[in-house]
Amino acid sequence: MDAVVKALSARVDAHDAGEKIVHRPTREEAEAAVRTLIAYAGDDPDREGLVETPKRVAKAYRELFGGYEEDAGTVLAKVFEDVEGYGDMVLVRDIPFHSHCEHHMVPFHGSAHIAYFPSKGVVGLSKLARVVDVFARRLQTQETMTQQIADAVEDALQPRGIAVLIEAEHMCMSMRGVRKSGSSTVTTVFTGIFREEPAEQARFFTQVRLGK
Ligand SMILES: Nc1nc2c(ncn2[C@@H]2O[C@H](COP(=O)(O)OP(=O)(O)OP(=O)(O)O)[C@@H](O)[C@H]2O)c(=O)[nH]1
Ligand SMILES: [Zn+2]
Repeated sequence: MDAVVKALSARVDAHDAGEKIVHRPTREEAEAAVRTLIAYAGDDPDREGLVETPKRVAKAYRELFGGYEEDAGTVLAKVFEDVEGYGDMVLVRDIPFHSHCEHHMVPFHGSAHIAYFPSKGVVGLSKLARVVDVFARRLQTQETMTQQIADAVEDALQPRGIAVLIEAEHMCMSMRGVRKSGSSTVTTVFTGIFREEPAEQARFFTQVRLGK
């Protein structure tokens, strides 16, 4: 089953479970909404420089929010078991991402660091970076995204421990509102060994910071 079909059938399952299904508007409806926002901002949607903007924005939305079409389980489905018994920490650090906060639909961006202690196998390193994007390319809070990444790794690998650390700057805090540029928010999820053994948690932090 490809990712799109799987994501859609997941939504049908959600519907069966009584959750609300959101109707997706057409491209034309989305473009009309962008025209309205341009006018709301105070500009003329018919001026030359803006005529094609609704079309561009609608297209950009399909990319910026492409995570709704993707399924983390599919991304992490291939597990490599033959790693000669390797069981120490695997850390992929400094995975850059861009997301949008669900409160203001304004970007937040930063880095994710994901570590786990393998039990039954490992996943391709790029897949961990892909999983970050599956969740980043949705309307998010940083806390939710951190937990979702940890849950996806747990489901795929049942490792002996998972650590996810995300550090990000929220544009809704720098460009508007409180207007504090440069502050960053750090969120963490620790499970298993990382939660139970302070020395392993400390080693995770040290390795995340190594070479900086
Ligand atoms: N916990 C959490 N809060 C976030 C995140 N992204 C944005 N926010 C916050 O969401 C809050 C929304 O607060 P509200 O009072 O409902 O909205 P607001 O009047 O626009 O708030 P201000 O940003 O303070 O102007 C703000 O404090 C944001 O900083 C996130 O990922 N996690
Ligand atoms: Zn915000």
